[in-house]
Amino acid sequence: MEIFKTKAELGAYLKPLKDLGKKVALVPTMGALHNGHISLIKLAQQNADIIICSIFVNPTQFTDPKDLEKYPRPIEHDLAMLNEAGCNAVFMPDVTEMYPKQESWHIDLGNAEFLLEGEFRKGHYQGVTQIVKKLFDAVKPDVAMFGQKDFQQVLMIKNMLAYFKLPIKIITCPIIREDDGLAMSSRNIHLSADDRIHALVLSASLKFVEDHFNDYSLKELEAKAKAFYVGVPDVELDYFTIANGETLEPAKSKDENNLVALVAAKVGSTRLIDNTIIKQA
Ligand SMILES: Nc1ncnc2c1ncn2[C@@H]1O[C@H](COP(=O)(O)OP(=O)(O)OP(=O)(O)O)[C@@H](O)[C@H]1O
Ligand SMILES: CC(C)(CO)[C@@H](O)C(=O)[O-]
Ligand code: BAL
Repeated sequence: MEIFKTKAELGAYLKPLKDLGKKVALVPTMGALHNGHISLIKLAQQNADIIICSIFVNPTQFTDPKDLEKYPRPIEHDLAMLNEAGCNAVFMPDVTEMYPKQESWHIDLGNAEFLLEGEFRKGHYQGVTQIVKKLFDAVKPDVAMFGQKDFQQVLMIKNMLAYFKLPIKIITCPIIREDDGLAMSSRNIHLSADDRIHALVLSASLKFVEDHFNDYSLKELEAKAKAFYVGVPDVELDYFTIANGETLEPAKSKDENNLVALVAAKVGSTRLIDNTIIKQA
């Protein structure tokens, strides 16, 4: 497995492969890899010839400096996992490689930018699209893999692609969960033993909505899902919503073609997100 720290080295590696007509997939990550990330690599292998995984903890998407500071960075472990998974190359630039000078970034991502995660992490999706555009420019992939766990992120990246008219295919990969239902996430490492148990309320409340979608009205479903959180120690619900999967506005009717239930909650000091697609057109 090749490891590159600069865009120039990465470009030099990719050029002859592209000249040979090889299809390139990019799997962008912030490292601290788990089996959710590896599932993205595996799906990439089914959709391309050469798999590039980027590992970069992007400062511009963090709205809480403490979150950035304590973001896990187990690089040796990450490289071993990627090597084992058969990833072809890792791009792990320093901050100065991606942000050599002070720059501003603001693009129109549509109204959904300001909802849900955008409301709780103001400016987050400007930072995400800023770095993903830089990664796309460096790799110029044919396809890029993103996890459904970050449902809103996938929408924002698709909006960014439309904004710049970039011909990159986005593949959304299903959420990989622990055996007890908790969505895998790099931040799970921060959960204490008690937090780890309390965190199950996220997947349990989503499963309730999935299982009982036909039994209740939208209002009742949301109320019953929110009731799961009452009395769970050290869990603070930011939002639980059944939303339109395109606009992310609260769903108006169960007959809408795209429906997704999304949740974010703080468990101890760790903020987690999860979702389940109820219906997709
Ligand atoms: N459980 C999962 N299943 C599938 N894909 C996932 C999962 N967790 C993360 N991903 C995807 O992996 C990519 C890289 O995500 P990232 O490195 O931020 O990991 P993460 O586990 O989501 O970490 P964080 O704790 O920062 O949310 C994203 O596209 C993300 O949606
Ligand atoms: C897409 C991404 C790698 C951009 O930093 C990040 O937001 C993530 O890991 O989901
Ligand atoms: N997994 C999305 C990246 C973030 O939480 O900043």
